[in-house]
Amino acid sequence: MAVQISPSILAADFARLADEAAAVPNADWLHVDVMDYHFVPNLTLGLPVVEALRKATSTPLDCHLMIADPDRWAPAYAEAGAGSVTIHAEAAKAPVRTLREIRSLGARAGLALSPATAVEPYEDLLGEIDMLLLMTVEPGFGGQKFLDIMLPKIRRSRALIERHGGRVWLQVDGGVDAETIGRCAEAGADVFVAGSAVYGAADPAAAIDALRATAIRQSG
Ligand SMILES: O=C(CO)[C@H](O)[C@H](O)COP(=O)(O)O
Ligand SMILES: [Co+2]
Repeated sequence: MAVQISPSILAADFARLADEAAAVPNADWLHVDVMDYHFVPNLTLGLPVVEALRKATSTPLDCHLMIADPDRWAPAYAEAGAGSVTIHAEAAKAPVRTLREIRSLGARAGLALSPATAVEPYEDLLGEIDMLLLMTVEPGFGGQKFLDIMLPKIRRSRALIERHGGRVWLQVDGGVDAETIGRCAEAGADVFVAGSAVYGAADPAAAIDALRATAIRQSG
């Protein structure tokens, strides 16, 4: 398992996104939280900003769509140049079709599960995805406290992924910081989203190095 860090620009200065992307040259991805005021009670950014960011940075974009109609909109994010497009299982009406469309457009396809959504019903979809995203807070806002009750789900997801060949990345998102990342890594996560822990730090790049070192130390 290769550890990857995906800083969330939700915690960055939206007026200076190009500079904020440049501040994390050691990031594997830039996590872009798209919220539409319907799937979650918050509104962030959409396609025009993703298109602009794509031109402003060479770091691949990891788009996390917290929107009510991902079947309609997800392909456009792949077309806009996102390296990875993740849809929520709770929102998608035709997830298999949408995941296949994302892949056919050249992006990695991700499936996200909110805290109360069990992973087991999605076992048969593992062959359709490149990444499983487990929310470790309720989706909608940055800066929330990590939900420890998600650790068993991270372990169960890792076991399912290994049973299916170990190809799918396991991402955790929400409240991941210097204190919680080790437990997530030990439980089997390999891609770590961190918003406040990176952009709230005096030196975001140094924060990424420290998170990565802890995750590597704790990985099984
Ligand atoms: O998807 C998200 C919220 O819905 C964000 O990616 C997540 O909350 C990151 O922020 P932080 O690390 O501050 O919790
Ligand atoms: Co996110």
